[in-house]
Amino acid sequence: MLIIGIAGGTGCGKTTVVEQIMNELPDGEVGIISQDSYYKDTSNLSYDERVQINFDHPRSIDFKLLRTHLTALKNGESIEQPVYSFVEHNRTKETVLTTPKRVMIVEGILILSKPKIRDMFDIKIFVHADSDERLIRRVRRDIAERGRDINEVLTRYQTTLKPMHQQFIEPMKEYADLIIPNNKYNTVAVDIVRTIINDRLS
Ligand SMILES: Nc1ncnc2c1ncn2[C@@H]1O[C@H](COP(=O)(O)OP(=O)(O)O)[C@@H](O)[C@H]1O
Ligand SMILES: Nc1ccn([C@@H]2O[C@H](COP(=O)(O)O)[C@@H](O)[C@H]2O)c(=O)n1
Repeated sequence: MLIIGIAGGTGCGKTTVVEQIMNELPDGEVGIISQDSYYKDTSNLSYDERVQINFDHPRSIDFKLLRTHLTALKNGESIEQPVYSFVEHNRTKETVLTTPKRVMIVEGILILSKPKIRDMFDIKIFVHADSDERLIRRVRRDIAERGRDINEVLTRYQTTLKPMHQQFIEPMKEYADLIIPNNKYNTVAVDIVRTIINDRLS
């Protein structure tokens, strides 16, 4: 199994890059794990308490479960990937059966921040977009898709997102094998990653 880790700050375009890589790849050969699925279960908290969580700090992620799941997939076992609701700020009761594939892509803001997870990746990619570009995209996406208003997005950006990005995400570039500049859509970089995957699949 080839495991590719794709990190980068919120709004840099990780999900979009993964979707672009998957286009034109044979169906069923590549699996995706999203770090967002592994936000800790916080059902013990009220909605108002969950809103206060710092979702950009590594402690908000259940890395132990993520590691257990990646190990199981590597061993050829299927896993039940949790499903996260950004609207509820919590895991849902559903899970998605995820079967091991010859290539697995793991994407998320903090996936390079834990050495034990990082060391599981054969290829480490960091997607870069400037912070103003990421903020603009985040505002648009969170209002359109995640039930946020402008004030909520900007307050979170100032209080937690920006400082956590500087502390835990940006320094992870050092560990990347490949940095994809993504201020504009980068079809060349996407083609290169797809070629690496196709090479493994052939
Ligand atoms: N290169 C790009 N140029 C302009 N908009 C982009 C680009 N990549 C992604 N987007 C848009 O920005 C938003 C955030 O992208 P997304 O892939 O969800 O980022 P991430 O997964 O890194 O948070 C989405 O609405 C997406 O359509
Ligand atoms: N309930 C939540 C949980 C997380 N976030 C934000 O999501 C960002 C990570 O996801 P990306 O798809 O943008 O990489 C992260 O910056 C969290 O602040 C949230 O808004 N609400």
